[in-house]
Amino acid sequence: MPSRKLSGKPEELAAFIDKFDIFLFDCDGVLWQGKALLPRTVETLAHLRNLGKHLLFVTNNSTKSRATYQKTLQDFGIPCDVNEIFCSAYSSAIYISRVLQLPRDKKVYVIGESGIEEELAAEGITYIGDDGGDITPEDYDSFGPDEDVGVVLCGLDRAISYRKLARAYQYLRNPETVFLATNIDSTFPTHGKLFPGAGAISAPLICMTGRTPVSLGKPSQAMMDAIEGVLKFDKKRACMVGDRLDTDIRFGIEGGLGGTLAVLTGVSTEEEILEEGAAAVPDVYLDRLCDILG
Ligand SMILES: O=C(O)[C@H](O)[C@H](O)COP(=O)(O)O
Ligand SMILES: [Mg+2]
Repeated sequence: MPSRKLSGKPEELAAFIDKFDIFLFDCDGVLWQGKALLPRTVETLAHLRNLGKHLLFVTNNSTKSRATYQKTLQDFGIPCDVNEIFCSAYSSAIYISRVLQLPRDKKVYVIGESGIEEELAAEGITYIGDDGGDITPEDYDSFGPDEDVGVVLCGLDRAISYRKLARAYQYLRNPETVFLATNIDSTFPTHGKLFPGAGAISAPLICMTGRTPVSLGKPSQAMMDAIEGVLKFDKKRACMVGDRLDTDIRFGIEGGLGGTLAVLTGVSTEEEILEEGAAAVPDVYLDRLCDILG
């Protein structure tokens, strides 16, 4: 069934909204781009809350923790509870502690930012990183496999370096060391353009090792497991709202949600939504989230 653009008719928009009790919102490219809110985001979310709808924020961006996202949302004028927020740093920490059950004497080598470190710490997981400085002659001698490193976890790292990758590669030469990615989005939408995404950070490690990481962000249902570990909801009365077909919309479809809504303010384009063989086909789409206000 091809996707269709929701019309601006108030009755059609109201009928669409009435089909759901809960909306799962992707963040980058839906609510904001970088530090800039997209038009009427606050008004749109307030409108849905006033209609009694529950809102969840479900982001693949691992640079911030849930707590930091809560402050970000509140600073944007979007009141929320931390238990309404799910990020790939959180789904990764939950996976490592409760699914993988990494022994407490093992540690995680992190390529990424503070969001990952904070969520690992919250789950009591020991981690190490790398300051990202220039690789030194001593490094060439000292870097090597380390049996205490049970996991290499890679996410968006805007200070990536040769040294960080070199260290991760040495750890991953041990086949016992688990290779995880918070998410593998190829690009990151910000400032109206696309920049390297988390997938571009883990790609060199895939190239070097020939290993593919288990990704814990959308479309992986590890993110849905993390959500359902916090709250149960009627999936058939839930709608996923996203800007990326291969993450958000696929996540909603494969998660068995009642509906999917794509918006064109992030990564995916109208052409990609309508083309044969689209990565995933949203039920409906809009130019901007706020167009749901009519
Ligand atoms: O590269 C990334 O990590 C992603 O582009 C980014 O974080 C996506 O975040 P989301 O759209 O899921 O909020
Ligand atoms: Mg997005």
